[in-house]
Amino acid sequence: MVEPSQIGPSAQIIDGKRIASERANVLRKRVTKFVAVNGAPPALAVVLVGSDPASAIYVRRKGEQCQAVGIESIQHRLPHDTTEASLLYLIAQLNRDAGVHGMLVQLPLPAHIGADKVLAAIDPDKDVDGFHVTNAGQLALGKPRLAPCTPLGCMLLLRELGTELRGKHAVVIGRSTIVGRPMAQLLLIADCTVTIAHRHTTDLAALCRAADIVVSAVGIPALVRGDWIRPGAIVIDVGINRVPDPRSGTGATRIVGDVAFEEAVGHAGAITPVPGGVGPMTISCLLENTLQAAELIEGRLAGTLG
Ligand SMILES: Nc1nc(=O)c2c([nH]1)NC[C@@H]1CN(c3ccc(C(=O)N[C@@H](CCC(=O)O)C(=O)O)cc3)C=[N+]21
Repeated sequence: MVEPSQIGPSAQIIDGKRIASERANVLRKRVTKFVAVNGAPPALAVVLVGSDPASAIYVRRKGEQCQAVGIESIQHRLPHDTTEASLLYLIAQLNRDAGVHGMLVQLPLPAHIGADKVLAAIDPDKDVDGFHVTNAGQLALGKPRLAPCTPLGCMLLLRELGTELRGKHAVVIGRSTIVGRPMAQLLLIADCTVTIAHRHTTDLAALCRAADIVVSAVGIPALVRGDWIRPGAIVIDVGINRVPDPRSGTGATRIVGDVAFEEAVGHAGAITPVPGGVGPMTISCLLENTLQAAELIEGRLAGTLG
């Protein structure tokens, strides 16, 4: 709960890293059970095209987190000049592979590959990113199957606070298909009143000041200022922005969110840090989606065998 005493000078810092590691302990037990029943672990295939350094780091981290809970991680690293056709061929193989329960193609893809076409080729039952039109459609109908990991992670952080979500006004900044839109859908399912803001929104500051919950997912450092935050509001910062680190003086960089944290922490009731907030929860939800996909697939196979 966000207690009144926590409102004001210093918000509760929502420790996504700790929450994700607690969830990893629970997931590990579920994976052990899955292995006992099915004789093999859930398996996640991650496809990386090209050598974008940030993507390479994320993919490595996903592999490590899979290992930590006992999920098998299969990584396909393809050269930057991979054709769309050969990527589609790999996806078709992974769709058919009964040993693969979940798959994702790391975004962004090189410009010569059509991301929409690639995402559409993934078996919706193995689409652990939740980006396939079928899964996006299910979510938009209010009946989510596999939903995108970052918005799921944000919902878990909100639930962790214990605050009643029903009737709260949530302002989501950003309308991307991977965060903003699915975030708004999940908040709606949780009975929030939801406003989606974007680059054409007039007076974003005033809109945010009316919000009980602000979720920012745009990728602009310090877009959301402290005085945009209503006293006691909950702030979820999805932004991951690499900026020069003024403290280093050596050209080193650091990661910041979309929210001017030092300002907002004096207004919010609770706020996520960057790093250590939403990011670790995204991977946690990827693991959860993979286990869920594996349980569904293996459950169905068991069903067909009587
Ligand atoms: N198909 C696809 N699915 C994705 O889920 C996907 C993607 N493509 N492309 C890129 C984004 C980005 N993303 C992150 C995951 C974890 C952290 C994370 O763990 N961040 C840590 C560390 C941040 C750091 O130091 O780099 C934190 O915020 O504490 C960040 C970002 C998944 N993405």
